[in-house]
Amino acid sequence: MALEGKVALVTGAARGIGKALTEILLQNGAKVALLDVDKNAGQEAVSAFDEEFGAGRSVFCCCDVSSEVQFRDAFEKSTQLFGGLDIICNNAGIVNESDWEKAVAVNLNGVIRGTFLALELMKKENGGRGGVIVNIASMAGLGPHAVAPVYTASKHGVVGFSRAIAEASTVLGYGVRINVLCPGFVQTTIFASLEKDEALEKLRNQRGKLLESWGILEPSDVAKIFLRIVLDDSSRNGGVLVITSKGAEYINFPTAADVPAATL
Ligand SMILES: NC(=O)C1=CN([C@@H]2O[C@H](COP(=O)(O)OP(=O)(O)OC[C@H]3O[C@@H](n4cnc5c(N)ncnc54)[C@H](O)[C@@H]3O)[C@@H](O)[C@H]2O)C=CC1
Ligand SMILES: CC/C=C\C[C@H](O)[C@H](O)/C=C/C=C/C=C\C=C\C(=O)C/C=C\CCC(=O)O
Repeated sequence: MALEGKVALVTGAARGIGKALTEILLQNGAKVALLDVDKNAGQEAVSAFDEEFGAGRSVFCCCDVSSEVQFRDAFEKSTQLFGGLDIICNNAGIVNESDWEKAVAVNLNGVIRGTFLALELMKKENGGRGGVIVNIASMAGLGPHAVAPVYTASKHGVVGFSRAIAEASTVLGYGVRINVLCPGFVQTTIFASLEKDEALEKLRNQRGKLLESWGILEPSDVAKIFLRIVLDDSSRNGGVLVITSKGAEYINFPTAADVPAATL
């Protein structure tokens, strides 16, 4: 199996996209630590995975990624249990435009924290064995999503941070590849979270047009692209992929060479 003997850690793994990422990792032979703030859902997910893949292939650690203490503790517990770490997916995320500081704490700070914890363990200069970090942003990490401006900011932060730390990893020889996935709409509970939001009423049409052009994905669609990226060592470090119902492709960003010479 492609990931036989590999150890992975997925945040927000109890449901939705994170659960689908965990499932495809298990299907391909990896051992997976599931981290999630929802204890019941996390324990149910591991029980189901034990049934399907055999006991001992997955473990649940209750953890709020916005807490340094909880994340570090869950990280240490799971990597000690399985012996090291090869793959991490910082997936946990929320939409909360009213408690926007919480949204930033989870969506951006949580991803930064997970990336730094992984690099501490994985990077070659620390005696690590290298590995792959996949951070989950969103199409809202590439352009403004008017119904969710704070969510947009947090996801733009994930893209920018991931691209910068990937460049550092290349220059400093960490031996760690960092990629970003930017899905469009995916049928999960987060997608439903704004349906009842009165703020959306006035912007529903705009959101509807996006839905129309991009379609709506299933979590398993994102998982298939995720697996391809994890397995493809030729994937560009810092590569950012857009995923919609029409397919997936790398986004090309402007470079220093694109900056016009001062003409004003
Ligand atoms: N569903 C969609 O349309 C899209 C989702 N995304 C992103 O994909 C990721 C996963 O989202 P979904 O699976 O759709 O959402 P979901 O709501 O179905 O699952 C998110 C999981 O993260 C967990 N979680 C929430 N806060 C947490 C915290 N502080 N610490 C640890 N776990 C926490 C939840 O308990 C839940 O199990 C998020 O980062 C989201 O922003 C990106 C593009 C589109
Ligand atoms: C290469 C594409 C560049 C930019 C995209 C567009 O220009 C535009 O800016 C749109 C961005 C919109 C993103 C849309 C959906 C994102 C959804 C999620 O990440 C999570 C699901 C729901 C969030 C809120 C909601 O329910 O809409």
